[in-house]
Formats: sequence, C-alpha cells, structure tokens
Amino acid sequence: MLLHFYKMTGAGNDFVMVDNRDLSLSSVLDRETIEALCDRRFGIGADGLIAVEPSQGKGGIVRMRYYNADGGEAEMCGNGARCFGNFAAALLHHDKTAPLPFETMAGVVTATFEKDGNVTVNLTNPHSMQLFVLNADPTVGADVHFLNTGVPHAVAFLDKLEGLDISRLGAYLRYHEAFSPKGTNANFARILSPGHIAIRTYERGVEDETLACGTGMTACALLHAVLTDAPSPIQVDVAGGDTLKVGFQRTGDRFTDVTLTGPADLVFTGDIQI
Ligand SMILES: N[C@H](CCC[C@H](N)C(=O)O)C(=O)O
Repeated sequence: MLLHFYKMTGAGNDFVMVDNRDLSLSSVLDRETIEALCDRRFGIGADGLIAVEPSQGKGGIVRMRYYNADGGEAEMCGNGARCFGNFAAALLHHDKTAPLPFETMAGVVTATFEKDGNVTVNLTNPHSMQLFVLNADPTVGADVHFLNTGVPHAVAFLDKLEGLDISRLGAYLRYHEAFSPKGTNANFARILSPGHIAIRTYERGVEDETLACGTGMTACALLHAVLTDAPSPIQVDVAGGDTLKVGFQRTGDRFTDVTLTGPADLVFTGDIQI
C-alpha cells in the first residue's frame, strides 16, 4: 500500500507523522515497518513515528501514539507532542487560538499555539525523582539523577559537553542495572548560568544521540531548578542549535504545570510504498 506521510522536526528531533484516525494503518504499522520507515539509509529517516488516532474518550480530542526508531512504542515524547499539536491542528482544521488536548500513554497533554509560531505543551506531572550514586564511569561521575517526565530520564551534570563520547556514555546509563528492566534515556547537562543549561541526550529506542529530547530537556531543567533553586522558566540549549523553554510550578521537589515551548516544523510530505 502507499502510505502518505508528513516529516516534521521539533528542534532537530525528527518524526514521521501519519494520519491513522480511521485506524486503517494499525494492521500495517508493526515494529518492523516502523523501524524500516525510520531507517536513515533505506527509509524516510527519523527518530520516531507518530500516529494520530481517535480519542479513547479520556479527555483528548484525538490520541497520540509514539514509536521510537526501533519500532517500540513509548509512553510520551515532548518534541513529538509539539509536532503532534501542529499536525493534529492542521488535520482537524483546529482554531489555533484554542488549546488542543490529546491523549497519550502518559496521560492527557495539551498543546497551545504561540504567536511566534512556537508550540507549548503541558506535560504530565513528573515523578520518581531519585539520586543514584553509581559505581560510575569516571567521566559521568558518581551522582546520576533520575526523573520520569512521561518517560524515564537519567541526568548527569557535567562541566563540559563538548567532545563527550555520547554513544558510549549514553549506552552506559541507558542499560545500567540501576534502571532495568525498562532502561532509561540518558542526559548530560551543563549549567551555563543560573536558569540556563545546555544538554546532550542519548535516547532509549533510538540508541544514539538525538539533536533534542523534549522530555529529557524537561527532566534536566526541573532537576536544575531543584538543585539550584532556579525559578521558572529554564532556558535549554540543545545539540540541534535551538534554545527551548521549560516552565513549571515547584514546591520542594514536586512539580505541576510543567510546560515545554519550542519549534515544531513541517519539513516535507510524501508517499512511500509499504
Ligand atoms: N526515546 C524516548 C521517547 C521519546 C522521547 C523524546 N524524543 C522526547 O522528545 O521526549 C523513550 O523511549 O523513552
């Protein structure tokens, strides 16, 4: 069959977007097909695939299904959610002066559309904050923080991000026994100034560095806020070159009203035989 797709990028984290509101694609979007579509040499090439599906009556207008490049489904994707907001708004002819709530495996997420073209998503409340003192790799150091911002994230704060072997260090944390059996995404953050950090991320299910990771940058920003008492919002420089904004309400180490704001752009559309 011929699959019509839209290729989008959220600050360099890129996705194949498909319209599955009639669920006609459900029988063909299996793990192998999604992996093939995301392959950078033999397919369209992307960090993941995102499908618009009908609401399950859980508070959203539609439902977002997120699949990593390896074809495995994940609970949430922050950059993908921002792209989903623009994609679903276009499909639904949604009035962008109004928020667009949609369902994810992590809960209901709401997209709002900024005048400058950026998209803001309200993320589900983060949980499971923990400090792990690992028998660590000397580069990563001992203290590794953990926070689930819809998906699991390990965070190491380092003095330098340039020249890091992200593939090796990322895989070390991603597969560390402390985070088994589901594993975790691995983030490396550097404080540039109070309230301004830079990050690099190795993503679970991509099994490599991505140019941005929305839930990852959110985890790093919220941990920075707890560790330094920095107020909302936190500016985050990502490897793809963009600076995104993380907003929140904080009481101690508990967060509500967490938002992620940044670009969500269409790159091209096309058809591919699957
Ligand atoms: N790879 C992640 C899901 C996508 C997260 C990332 N692309 C984002 O923007 O939040 C995981 O398996 O937990």
